[in-house]
Amino acid sequence: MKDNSTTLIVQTDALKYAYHHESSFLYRDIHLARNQTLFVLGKSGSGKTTLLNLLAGFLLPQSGSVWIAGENLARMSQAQRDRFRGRNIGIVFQKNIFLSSVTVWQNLQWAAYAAGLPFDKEHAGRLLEQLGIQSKSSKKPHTLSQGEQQRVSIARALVNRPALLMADEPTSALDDENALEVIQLLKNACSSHEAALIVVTHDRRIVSSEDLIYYTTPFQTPSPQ
Ligand SMILES: Nc1ncnc2c1ncn2[C@@H]1O[C@H](COP(=O)(O)OP(=O)(O)OP(=O)(O)O)[C@@H](O)[C@H]1O
Repeated sequence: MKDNSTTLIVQTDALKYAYHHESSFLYRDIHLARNQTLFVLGKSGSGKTTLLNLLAGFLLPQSGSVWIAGENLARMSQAQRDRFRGRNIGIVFQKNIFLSSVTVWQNLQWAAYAAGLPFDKEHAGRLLEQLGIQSKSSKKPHTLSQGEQQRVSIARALVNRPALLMADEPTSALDDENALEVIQLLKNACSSHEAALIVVTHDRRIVSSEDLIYYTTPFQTPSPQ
Protein backbone atom coordinates (compact mmCIF):
# COMPACT_ATOMS: atom_id res chain seq x y z
CA MET A 1 0.00 0.00 0.00
CA LYS A 2 1.20 3.48 -0.84
CA ASP A 3 2.35 5.48 2.19
CA ASN A 4 0.46 8.75 1.80
CA SER A 5 2.05 10.28 4.87
CA THR A 6 5.30 10.87 2.99
CA THR A 7 3.70 12.38 -0.13
CA LEU A 8 4.52 16.07 -0.46
CA ILE A 9 1.38 18.08 -1.10
CA VAL A 10 3.04 21.49 -1.17
CA GLN A 11 6.52 22.23 -2.35
CA THR A 12 7.91 25.66 -3.20
CA ASP A 13 11.29 26.68 -4.53
CA ALA A 14 12.69 30.23 -4.14
CA LEU A 15 9.33 31.95 -4.58
CA LYS A 16 9.48 35.66 -5.32
CA TYR A 17 6.62 38.05 -5.94
CA ALA A 18 6.36 41.85 -6.32
CA TYR A 19 3.32 44.06 -6.82
CA HIS A 20 4.38 46.63 -9.40
CA HIS A 21 6.67 49.15 -7.69
CA GLU A 22 5.83 48.01 -4.20
CA SER A 23 8.16 45.96 -2.01
CA SER A 24 8.84 42.42 -3.13
CA PHE A 25 8.49 39.20 -1.18
CA LEU A 26 11.01 36.40 -1.16
CA TYR A 27 9.59 33.29 0.47
CA ARG A 28 11.51 30.60 2.24
CA ASP A 29 10.79 27.15 0.75
CA ILE A 30 7.84 25.12 1.98
CA HIS A 31 7.62 21.32 2.12
CA LEU A 32 4.32 20.09 3.46
CA ALA A 33 3.07 16.51 3.48
CA ARG A 34 -0.38 14.97 3.87
CA ASN A 35 -1.81 15.26 7.39
CA GLN A 36 0.52 18.14 8.24
CA THR A 37 -0.65 21.59 9.36
CA LEU A 38 1.34 24.73 8.67
CA PHE A 39 0.53 28.08 10.25
CA VAL A 40 1.69 31.09 8.24
CA LEU A 41 2.34 33.92 10.69
CA GLY A 42 3.65 37.42 10.17
CA LYS A 43 2.88 41.09 10.62
CA SER A 44 0.13 42.80 8.67
CA GLY A 45 1.42 43.51 5.16
CA SER A 46 4.21 40.94 5.37
CA GLY A 47 2.87 38.90 2.44
CA LYS A 48 0.79 36.13 4.04
CA THR A 49 -2.24 36.44 1.77
CA THR A 50 0.09 36.93 -1.18
CA LEU A 51 1.69 33.58 -0.33
CA LEU A 52 -1.72 31.90 -0.15
CA ASN A 53 -2.59 33.35 -3.56
CA LEU A 54 0.68 32.03 -4.99
CA LEU A 55 0.04 28.56 -3.54
CA ALA A 56 -3.48 28.58 -4.99
CA GLY A 57 -2.23 29.73 -8.40
CA PHE A 58 -4.29 32.94 -8.31
CA LEU A 59 -0.95 34.73 -8.66
CA LEU A 60 2.11 33.46 -10.50
CA PRO A 61 5.56 34.20 -9.02
CA GLN A 62 8.10 36.47 -10.75
CA SER A 63 10.55 33.65 -10.14
CA GLY A 64 10.56 30.32 -8.35
CA SER A 65 8.02 27.50 -8.48
CA VAL A 66 5.03 26.01 -6.71
CA TRP A 67 4.18 22.32 -6.91
CA ILE A 68 0.87 21.13 -5.52
CA ALA A 69 0.46 17.35 -5.32
CA GLY A 70 3.48 17.08 -7.61
CA GLU A 71 2.18 19.44 -10.33
CA ASN A 72 3.95 22.69 -11.22
CA LEU A 73 1.25 25.41 -11.30
CA ALA A 74 3.18 27.63 -13.71
CA ARG A 75 3.30 24.88 -16.33
CA MET A 76 -0.50 24.93 -16.70
CA SER A 77 -2.66 27.20 -18.82
CA GLN A 78 -5.00 29.52 -16.91
CA ALA A 79 -7.93 27.18 -17.61
CA GLN A 80 -5.96 24.10 -16.51
CA ARG A 81 -4.92 25.90 -13.33
CA ASP A 82 -8.51 26.87 -12.51
CA ARG A 83 -9.62 23.29 -13.03
CA PHE A 84 -6.68 21.92 -11.04
CA ARG A 85 -7.44 24.32 -8.19
CA GLY A 86 -11.08 23.27 -8.10
CA ARG A 87 -10.09 19.63 -7.84
CA ASN A 88 -7.06 19.78 -5.56
CA ILE A 89 -7.22 22.89 -3.39
CA GLY A 90 -9.97 23.90 -1.00
CA ILE A 91 -9.93 27.48 0.21
CA VAL A 92 -11.72 29.05 3.15
CA PHE A 93 -11.58 32.76 2.40
CA GLN A 94 -11.48 35.53 4.98
CA LYS A 95 -14.98 36.59 3.92
CA ASN A 96 -17.60 33.93 3.35
CA ILE A 97 -18.83 34.38 -0.21
CA PHE A 98 -21.67 32.13 -1.41
CA LEU A 99 -24.16 31.87 -4.22
CA SER A 100 -26.80 33.73 -2.25
CA SER A 101 -29.98 32.79 -4.12
CA VAL A 102 -29.53 29.04 -3.60
CA THR A 103 -29.29 26.72 -0.61
CA VAL A 104 -26.28 25.50 1.35
CA TRP A 105 -26.62 22.12 -0.39
CA GLN A 106 -26.70 23.75 -3.83
CA ASN A 107 -23.59 25.75 -2.93
CA LEU A 108 -21.80 22.46 -2.29
CA GLN A 109 -23.18 21.04 -5.55
CA TRP A 110 -21.90 24.08 -7.39
CA ALA A 111 -18.34 23.56 -6.07
CA ALA A 112 -18.31 20.08 -7.63
CA TYR A 113 -19.90 21.30 -10.85
CA ALA A 114 -17.41 24.19 -11.20
CA ALA A 115 -14.53 21.72 -10.89
CA GLY A 116 -16.06 19.40 -13.50
CA LEU A 117 -16.56 16.66 -10.92
CA PRO A 118 -19.61 14.54 -10.10
CA PHE A 119 -21.35 15.61 -6.89
CA ASP A 120 -20.85 12.96 -4.20
CA LYS A 121 -24.03 13.37 -2.13
CA GLU A 122 -22.97 10.94 0.57
CA HIS A 123 -19.66 12.68 1.09
CA ALA A 124 -21.34 16.13 1.16
CA GLY A 125 -23.90 14.87 3.67
CA ARG A 126 -21.16 13.47 5.89
CA LEU A 127 -19.26 16.76 5.76
CA LEU A 128 -22.31 18.75 6.88
CA GLU A 129 -22.86 16.23 9.65
CA GLN A 130 -19.21 16.29 10.74
CA LEU A 131 -19.39 20.10 10.87
CA GLY A 132 -22.68 20.05 12.79
CA ILE A 133 -24.73 21.91 10.16
CA GLN A 134 -26.72 19.12 8.48
CA SER A 135 -29.96 20.80 9.59
CA LYS A 136 -28.97 23.91 7.59
CA SER A 137 -28.67 22.10 4.28
CA SER A 138 -31.83 23.58 2.74
CA LYS A 139 -31.30 27.10 4.10
CA LYS A 140 -29.93 30.03 2.14
CA PRO A 141 -26.42 30.84 3.41
CA HIS A 142 -27.22 34.47 4.34
CA THR A 143 -29.84 33.26 6.83
CA LEU A 144 -27.15 31.48 8.88
CA SER A 145 -24.97 32.88 11.66
CA GLN A 146 -21.35 33.86 10.86
CA GLY A 147 -20.08 30.73 12.59
CA GLU A 148 -22.47 28.52 10.62
CA GLN A 149 -21.53 30.25 7.38
CA GLN A 150 -17.90 29.57 8.15
CA ARG A 151 -18.68 25.86 8.58
CA VAL A 152 -20.48 25.88 5.24
CA SER A 153 -17.39 27.47 3.78
CA ILE A 154 -15.25 24.65 5.23
CA ALA A 155 -17.66 21.99 3.91
CA ARG A 156 -17.61 23.58 0.46
CA ALA A 157 -13.81 23.72 0.49
CA LEU A 158 -13.69 19.98 1.25
CA VAL A 159 -16.46 18.74 -1.02
CA ASN A 160 -14.07 17.79 -3.82
CA ARG A 161 -11.70 15.98 -1.44
CA PRO A 162 -8.78 18.38 -2.02
CA ALA A 163 -5.22 17.35 -1.19
CA LEU A 164 -4.68 20.81 0.29
CA LEU A 165 -6.98 22.97 2.40
CA MET A 166 -6.04 26.60 2.98
CA ALA A 167 -7.77 29.05 5.31
CA ASP A 168 -7.12 32.78 5.38
CA GLU A 169 -7.56 34.35 8.84
CA PRO A 170 -10.36 31.94 9.82
CA THR A 171 -10.43 33.04 13.47
CA SER A 172 -9.80 36.78 13.47
CA ALA A 173 -13.40 37.64 14.41
CA LEU A 174 -13.84 34.86 16.98
CA ASP A 175 -13.47 34.68 20.74
CA ASP A 176 -10.88 32.29 22.26
CA GLU A 177 -13.20 29.31 22.61
CA ASN A 178 -14.63 29.54 19.09
CA ALA A 179 -11.23 30.27 17.56
CA LEU A 180 -9.82 27.03 18.99
CA GLU A 181 -12.95 25.13 17.95
CA VAL A 182 -12.66 26.28 14.33
CA ILE A 183 -9.00 25.29 14.17
CA GLN A 184 -9.85 21.89 15.61
CA LEU A 185 -12.61 21.52 12.99
CA LEU A 186 -10.17 22.34 10.21
CA LYS A 187 -7.56 19.93 11.59
CA ASN A 188 -10.09 17.12 12.07
CA ALA A 189 -11.54 17.64 8.61
CA CYS A 190 -8.08 17.51 7.07
CA SER A 191 -6.95 14.47 9.00
CA SER A 192 -10.06 12.53 8.03
CA HIS A 193 -9.40 13.38 4.36
CA GLU A 194 -5.61 12.96 4.62
CA ALA A 195 -5.22 16.51 3.36
CA ALA A 196 -2.53 19.05 4.21
CA LEU A 197 -3.71 22.22 5.96
CA ILE A 198 -2.33 25.76 5.71
CA VAL A 199 -3.74 28.44 7.98
CA VAL A 200 -2.78 32.04 7.32
CA THR A 201 -3.17 34.05 10.50
CA HIS A 202 -1.82 36.58 12.93
CA ASP A 203 -3.79 34.97 15.69
CA ARG A 204 -1.25 33.32 18.01
CA ARG A 205 -4.01 31.93 20.25
CA ILE A 206 -4.59 29.12 17.75
CA VAL A 207 -1.02 27.91 17.36
CA SER A 208 0.13 25.07 19.59
CA SER A 209 3.63 23.81 20.27
CA GLU A 210 3.42 20.83 17.91
CA ASP A 211 2.31 22.91 14.91
CA LEU A 212 4.63 23.83 12.05
CA ILE A 213 5.11 27.59 11.79
CA TYR A 214 6.19 29.67 8.83
CA TYR A 215 7.05 33.36 9.34
CA THR A 216 6.73 35.71 6.39
CA THR A 217 8.27 38.85 7.89
CA PRO A 218 12.06 38.44 7.73
CA PHE A 219 12.24 37.88 4.01
CA GLN A 220 10.53 41.03 2.77
CA THR A 221 13.01 43.04 0.69
CA PRO A 222 12.78 46.42 -1.05
CA SER A 223 11.90 46.03 -4.69
CA PRO A 224 14.55 47.24 -7.18
CA GLN A 225 13.09 50.17 -9.20
N1 LIG B 1 -3.35 43.72 -5.51
C1 LIG B 1 -2.35 44.39 -4.92
N2 LIG B 1 -1.74 45.40 -5.56
C2 LIG B 1 -0.73 46.08 -4.98
N3 LIG B 1 -0.25 45.81 -3.76
C3 LIG B 1 -0.83 44.82 -3.08
C4 LIG B 1 -1.90 44.05 -3.62
N4 LIG B 1 -2.27 43.10 -2.71
C5 LIG B 1 -1.44 43.27 -1.64
N5 LIG B 1 -0.60 44.29 -1.87
C6 LIG B 1 0.43 44.78 -0.94
O1 LIG B 1 1.32 43.74 -0.63
C7 LIG B 1 1.62 43.73 0.75
C8 LIG B 1 1.33 42.35 1.34
O2 LIG B 1 -0.08 42.13 1.32
P1 LIG B 1 -0.69 40.79 1.93
O3 LIG B 1 -2.16 40.94 1.82
O4 LIG B 1 -0.03 39.63 1.30
O5 LIG B 1 -0.20 40.91 3.43
P2 LIG B 1 -0.71 40.12 4.72
O6 LIG B 1 0.52 39.69 5.45
O7 LIG B 1 -1.67 39.07 4.35
O8 LIG B 1 -1.44 41.29 5.50
P3 LIG B 1 -2.68 41.24 6.56
O9 LIG B 1 -2.18 40.45 7.74
O10 LIG B 1 -2.91 42.68 6.87
O11 LIG B 1 -3.84 40.60 5.84
C9 LIG B 1 0.82 44.85 1.39
O12 LIG B 1 1.70 45.96 1.58
C10 LIG B 1 -0.22 45.18 0.37
O13 LIG B 1 -0.54 46.54 0.36
